[in-house]
Amino acid sequence: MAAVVLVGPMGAGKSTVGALLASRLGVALRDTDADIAAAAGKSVQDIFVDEGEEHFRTVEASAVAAALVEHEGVVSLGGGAVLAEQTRALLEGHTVVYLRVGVADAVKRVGLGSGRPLLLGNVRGRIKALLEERAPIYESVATLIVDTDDRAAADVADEIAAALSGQNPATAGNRN
Ligand SMILES: Nc1ncnc2c1ncn2[C@@H]1O[C@H](COP(=O)(O)OP(=O)(O)O)[C@@H](O)[C@H]1O
Ligand SMILES: O=C(O)C1=C[C@@H](OP(=O)(O)O)[C@@H](O)[C@H](O)C1
Ligand SMILES: [Mg+2]
Repeated sequence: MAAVVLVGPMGAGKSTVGALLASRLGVALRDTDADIAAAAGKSVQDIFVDEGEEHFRTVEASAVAAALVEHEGVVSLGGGAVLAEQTRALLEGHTVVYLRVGVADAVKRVGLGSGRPLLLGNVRGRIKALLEERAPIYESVATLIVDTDDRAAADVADEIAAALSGQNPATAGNRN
């Protein structure tokens, strides 16, 4: 079972902070977007273009279910994974960290939005709408909320590692 799961919108830093946190905890990172791309033999963006979002969401729900059960380390989800009711149910009982980000920082971090098909055409407008729509969902699955605005990814990873070590010293890592 996953030790910790990172959720939040595009540009929150789930993939980046996930890698840093995994190394602090001495475990591996599993990023479900990477799993999906590896299994399909093409990028997430190409899956959206070739098969459509609905197909991506179906594949994503399976990839998340597998990762949550199989992986003992850090699992970083894609920003829309929590839209699936099955995934929200599976997250119950996990340590779920919501990486919160405001519009300005998210926009800066995703740049032109390349590789993120839902942002194409109007990065700022799409991010603003997605943050508003999804914030209550992220809050509902989170056991810990960490603000990432104006903070380096390493600082965010440190905060999570510290919170986890307070919560469960047996599994919280190997920093010294
Ligand atoms: N706290 C942070 N401060 C500045 N840049 C960040 C931070 N976290 C991530 N980034 C950068 O933002 C971009 C998106 O990060 P990523 O980890 O892919 O986010 P997500 O997986 O949540 O969409 C990357 O270029 C990454 O280096
Ligand atoms: O928010 C979303 O719906 C998506 C987020 C992306 O992952 P990141 O949040 O890691 O960028 C990726 O799964 C896909 O482009 C859809
Ligand atoms: Mg990511």
